[in-house]
Amino acid sequence: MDFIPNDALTTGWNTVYLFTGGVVILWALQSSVQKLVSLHRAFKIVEGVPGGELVWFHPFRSSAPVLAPYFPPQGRIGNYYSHYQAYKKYGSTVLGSVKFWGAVPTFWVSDPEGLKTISNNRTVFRRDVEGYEVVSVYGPNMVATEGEAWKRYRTVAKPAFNEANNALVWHHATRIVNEWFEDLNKQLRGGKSVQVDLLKDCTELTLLIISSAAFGKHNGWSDHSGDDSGHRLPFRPAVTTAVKNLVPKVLTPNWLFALAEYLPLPKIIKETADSFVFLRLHMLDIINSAREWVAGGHEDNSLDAALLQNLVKANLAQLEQEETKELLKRRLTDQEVLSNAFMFLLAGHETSAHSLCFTLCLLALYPEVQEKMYQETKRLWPNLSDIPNGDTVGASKFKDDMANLEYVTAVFRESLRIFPPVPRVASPVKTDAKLTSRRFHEDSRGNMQSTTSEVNVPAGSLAVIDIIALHMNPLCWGKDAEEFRPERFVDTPTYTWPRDAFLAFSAGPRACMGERFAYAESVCSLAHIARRYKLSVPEHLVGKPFAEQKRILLQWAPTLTLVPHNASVCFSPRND
Ligand code: HEM
Repeated sequence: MDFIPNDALTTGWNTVYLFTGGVVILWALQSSVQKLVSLHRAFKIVEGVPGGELVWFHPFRSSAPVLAPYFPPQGRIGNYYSHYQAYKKYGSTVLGSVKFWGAVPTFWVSDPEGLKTISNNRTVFRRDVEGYEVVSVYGPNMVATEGEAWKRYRTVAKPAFNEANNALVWHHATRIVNEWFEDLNKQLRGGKSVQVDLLKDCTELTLLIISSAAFGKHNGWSDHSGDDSGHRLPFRPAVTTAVKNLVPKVLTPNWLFALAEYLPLPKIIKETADSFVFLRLHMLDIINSAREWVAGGHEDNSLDAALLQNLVKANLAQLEQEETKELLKRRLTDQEVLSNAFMFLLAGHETSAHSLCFTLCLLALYPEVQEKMYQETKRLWPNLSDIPNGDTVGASKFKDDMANLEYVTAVFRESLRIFPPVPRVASPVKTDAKLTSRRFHEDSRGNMQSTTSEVNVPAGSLAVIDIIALHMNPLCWGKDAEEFRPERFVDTPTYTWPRDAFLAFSAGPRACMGERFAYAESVCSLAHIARRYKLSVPEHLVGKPFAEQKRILLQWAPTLTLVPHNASVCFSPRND
């Protein structure tokens, strides 16, 4: 028997539907109005600054690099591949825009003066810590923190980046690059040339260098004996797979990884879960051996693994030890040691590997540059027997050789200018500030004319350090800024290259800690390659027009850093 008549029930439900619908519509209306008001306010703030476009995504968080090949379109503010195009379109070195999510006024900066202000005032222009969640999978670390924690990490690690350690980096680079050559020579087809997958080999090269120089893990090129340590996934594949899958790691919820064992989930989920589990175990093994080593009192007279030693010493500081009072102020927890070690392993090999890939592709495309490099290295090592290998190189050689490799260094810098591994960095603005900007145009004779002005950047907005655009700024680099021309990095009596317009390693207190490390390993490796081999484009590109070869060989996409996509070249040994 019905206690409530059907009609009454229907009317009741209709009322509920109507009420809910009304609430939803009101909520949507209120949100839209709020959004419009906040966007309007944000556009008011950037009013008067050239640009004024709406940017949909945060320019630095994981969604921006993932969508980069498709969105925003070429020429619009925020497009990764447009280099300087948007600045040219609006005739200004600083552009204003509004980020849709959060309605944040966003200032894009490619002005050397404006960028100097940002780099030198890091209490105003902060680090976008959340943007670095990708490197924080094991916890807080130097790249992804601010304030006291950052200072503590930096103080602990810095002494390991002195010139004596860079000499050690040079030594290990010499050893490992020579071992790589032995392997390449075995693969020579008909004794003539071998096609090299650069992304694979350069990643291996720089990973071995940082593992040796910073962590004391001395694996040889073909020696995988230290790799396994009894874990199912060996060290090198664990590192390379984890690095390759950093973005999926951050975008996938942890509970899904936990189910990877039991459910038929896509391969990438399982692969990612495994690589991070095993990488953690390998890192803990390395840290534990260092703990035993340091606790055994071995650390003082050894440069080897200085970075790891410093991290571990700061972790072992005990309250009762009088002499470690200073150390106590910089004490690191177990998690901080692990997370910083992982960050150094990552920051210390991926960037260098990718920049080596781009440099070697450029050399294959520009034989005249290669020839100049060869001549410079031949002056340093006239005969093949003069070229150092891992046994013969002395630490003292680092400074002398580096000083004599001016052109090789210029080639490396020019490659970093065109393909900066870290193309842009976002910086939240804490207090009101002003940035120098330049408006420019080309006069009737084709000369650049510019005037300086100031842009107000209020607290709560976002400043983008647009490194890839700065590097293409014609006001600093000339009209041929898009050309590959290493000579622009060679000082002459009448020309000094514009230091402020080169930010591949950033600048100021938060500049790259491994800059000299990167120069030592890269210049050393490039000099050895140029002295021993002639590089040419891979077989499938032979005979194609130069522009086509260039387009294919130099293709890239942004993820954590710029990743080369088709980097492979042919190596042919030189006999003189
Ligand atoms: C070609 C190679 C490299 C390039 C282009 C490069 C570039 C950069 C850039 C642009 C930053 C600043 C990021 C930001 O402001 O958000 C940075 C930070 C950093 N880099 Fe590098 N890097 C390279 C190699 C290395 C190496 C070899 C190491 C260590 C062995 C290293 C360790 C670091 C660290 C620890 C930071 C954080 C510094 C801080 O926040 O105080 N980098 N790097």
